[in-house]
Amino acid sequence: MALSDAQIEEGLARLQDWRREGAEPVIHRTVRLPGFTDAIALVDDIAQVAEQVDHHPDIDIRYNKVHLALSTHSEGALTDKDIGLAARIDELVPHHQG
Ligand SMILES: C[C@H](O)[C@H](O)[C@H]1CNC2=NC(N)=NC(=O)C2=N1
Repeated sequence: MALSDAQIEEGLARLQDWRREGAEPVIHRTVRLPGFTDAIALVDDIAQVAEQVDHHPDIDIRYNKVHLALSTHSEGALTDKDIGLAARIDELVPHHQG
């Protein structure tokens, strides 16, 4: 179910560096890693979690930076699935930052 703006703000406050830009129902985080293989390893971990929860981020890898975008495409909205997956990703990131 679509979250209200207030629920989204509450969710973002509990997350690490995730932002919503403009009116789009998308939250973003860019993670900087030591190098390219660390970026790939993080994305591999994220892929495992995404499959577990059947919710999949848009991912852009640029050398040592991973840009992640979360939205619930089926609803055209942000939902608990986005906040929940963002929290899972936040737990994975420190394991790859060297
Ligand atoms: C059938 C399957 O549950 C859907 O296609 C899921 C898969 N992963 C998804 N991921 C995201 N981010 N949004 C969706 O709406 C979505 N739908």
